[in-house]
Amino acid sequence: MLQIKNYQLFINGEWRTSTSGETIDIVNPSTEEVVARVQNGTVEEAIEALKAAEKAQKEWRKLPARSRADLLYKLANEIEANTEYLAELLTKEQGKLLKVARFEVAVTASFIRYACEGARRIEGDIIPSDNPNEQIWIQKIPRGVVVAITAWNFPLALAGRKLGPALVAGNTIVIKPTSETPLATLELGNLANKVGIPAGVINILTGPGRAMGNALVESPITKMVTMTGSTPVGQQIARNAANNLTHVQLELGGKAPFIVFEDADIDAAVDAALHSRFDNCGQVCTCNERMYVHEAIYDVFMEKFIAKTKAIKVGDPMLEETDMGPKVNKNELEHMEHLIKISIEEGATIATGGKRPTGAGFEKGYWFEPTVLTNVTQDMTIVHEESFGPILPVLKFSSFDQVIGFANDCEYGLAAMVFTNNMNTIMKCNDELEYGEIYVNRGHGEQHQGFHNGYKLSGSGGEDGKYGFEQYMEKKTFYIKHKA
Ligand SMILES: NC(=O)C1=CN([C@@H]2O[C@H](COP(=O)(O)OP(=O)(O)OC[C@H]3O[C@@H](n4cnc5c(N)ncnc54)[C@H](OP(=O)(O)O)[C@@H]3O)[C@@H](O)[C@H]2O)C=CC1
Ligand SMILES: O=C(O)[C@@H](O)[C@@H]1OC[C@H](O)[C@H]1O
Repeated sequence: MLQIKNYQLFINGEWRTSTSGETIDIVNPSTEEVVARVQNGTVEEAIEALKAAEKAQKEWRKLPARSRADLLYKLANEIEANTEYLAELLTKEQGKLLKVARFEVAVTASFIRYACEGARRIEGDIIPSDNPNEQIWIQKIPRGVVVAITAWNFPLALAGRKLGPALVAGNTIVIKPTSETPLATLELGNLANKVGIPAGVINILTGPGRAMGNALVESPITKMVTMTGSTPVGQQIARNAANNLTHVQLELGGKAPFIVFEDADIDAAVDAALHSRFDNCGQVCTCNERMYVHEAIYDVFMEKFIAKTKAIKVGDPMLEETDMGPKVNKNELEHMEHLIKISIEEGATIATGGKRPTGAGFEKGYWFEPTVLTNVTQDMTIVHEESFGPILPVLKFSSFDQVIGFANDCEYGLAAMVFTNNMNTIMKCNDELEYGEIYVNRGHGEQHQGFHNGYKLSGSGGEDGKYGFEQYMEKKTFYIKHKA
C-alpha cells in the first residue's frame, strides 16, 4: 500500500500544519496516484515566514561569509548523502527519469558548492576622491530577505540555484516551490536543521502562487524576488513587486532555435538536437523548441533524426532502460494535444509521434510520444509558442540571413544552438542572434560559472556565475574624509 506522507510548512526551523486546514494532493504523473499531501498555506503564514527570515537575517549577516559557506557546504553534503531518497521523490512528483533525478540532486549540491566558493570573493572598491584627504569606499552588502519562487521541471535544482548565492551573500530566504512538485524542496528543511543552519534562515512554504506567491512578492519585508517559471507569471510578479520597487530576478519561458548549417557535423548535430529536445520530456527552458536545417543536408539529416526519435523508449521513469517519462500533469498533456491539433490545421505534417502512446503501461499517466513535425512554415503557431514538451517543428532554410531572420523572429531570447564548422559563420551567429545563451556545436546545458540570462520575454537579471551572485547584494558607498 502506497505510504502517503503529509508534509507541513517549514517556518523558523519548525514544521507547522497550516491554519487553513487545507492540503494539496501531489500526483505521480506516471500513475496518477496521490503520493503525498502538502499544506495549502495562508497569506498570514507567508508573512510569518517573512518575519522569521527578517529576524534571522540580522544575525546571519553578521557571520563571516566563510562561516555561512561552511554551513552550506554541509547542506550540500547532506543533499548528496540523500541522493536516492531525493531522486525517487523527484521522479514520483515530476515524472523525470530516475537517472536524471539523480543528476538533478547532484546539480543541486553543485549549485550550492559553487555559491560557497564565492564567500571570499565578495569584493568592494576603494576609489580615490577628487577631494583632498578623502577616499570613496563601495561595499557589497546583503539585500535582506529573498523570496525564491520555483518551477516544476527541476524543482530541487532551482531551489539550490537560488538559496546558495542568497545565503552565502548574507541574505535569508523564503522558498515557495510550485504546487506541482514541492516534495524534494520541502526535504531541504530537515537537512537544514540537521546541519545546524539557524532557524529562520531557510523557510519553505507551499500554497498556490496566485495567493501565497502574491503575498510574498508584495510584502515590504521582501527585498528581492528570484523566480523561475512562465513569462505571464513573471510579468505579474514584476508588476506586484513594483509597488515596493523590490529587486526582481526572472528566468522565464523560451523558444530556442536549433540551427544546422550545411557544413555541420551531421551525426553530432542529430544527437545534440535529439537530447536538447527530448531530455526531461522536453521540459527544460533551454530545450530545442524549433529546428532549422539547411536544405542541402535536410534529407540526410532528417532520415537519421527521425530514426533516432522513433527509437526513444517512453515508459516508467524508474527503469534504467527508459529514455523518456511522462509530462508533469494532465493540463500539460492536453496542451501537447492542443498544439498538435493547431499545427495540423495550419498545414504541418506529423513525421513521427503526435499522440498519446497506448498499450501496457500507458493505461494511466500523462504520456506523449516524441513528436517531429515537418512541412512547417515560419508563421505557424508551433514556431512561436513554447511547447515545453516533446514536440519539435522542423523547417528548411537556404541562406544565413534567412535563418537568422527566422531565429530572431521570436518574443523570447533565452537560448539558441548552432552547428557549423565555419568560424566566420560562428562569429556572425554570435553577433546577430538575439539570445542570452548560445551553444555552438553542442546541445543545451548551462554551467554554474556561466550566466543564465534571458533577453526579451525570457527574463530579466539573469542568474548563475559571478553576475548572478551580484544580484543578491546591494552596494553601499562611503565618502571618508580625514585630517590632512
Ligand atoms: N528560464 C528558465 O530557467 C526556466 C523557465 N521555465 C518556464 O516555466 C514554465 C513552466 O513552469 P511552471 O511552474 O508551470 O511556471 P508557472 O509560471 O506556472 O509557475 C512558476 C511559479 O510561480 C508561482 N506563481 C504562480 N502565480 C504566481 C503569482 N501571481 N505570484 C507569485 N508566484 C506565482 C507558481 O506557484 P504555483 O505552481 O503554486 O501556482 C510556481 O511556483 C515554462 O514556461 C518554462 O519555460 C521553467 C524552468 C526554467
Ligand atoms: O531551468 C531549467 O530548465 C534549466 O536551467 C535546468 O535547471 C537546472 C538544470 O541545471 C538546468 O538544466
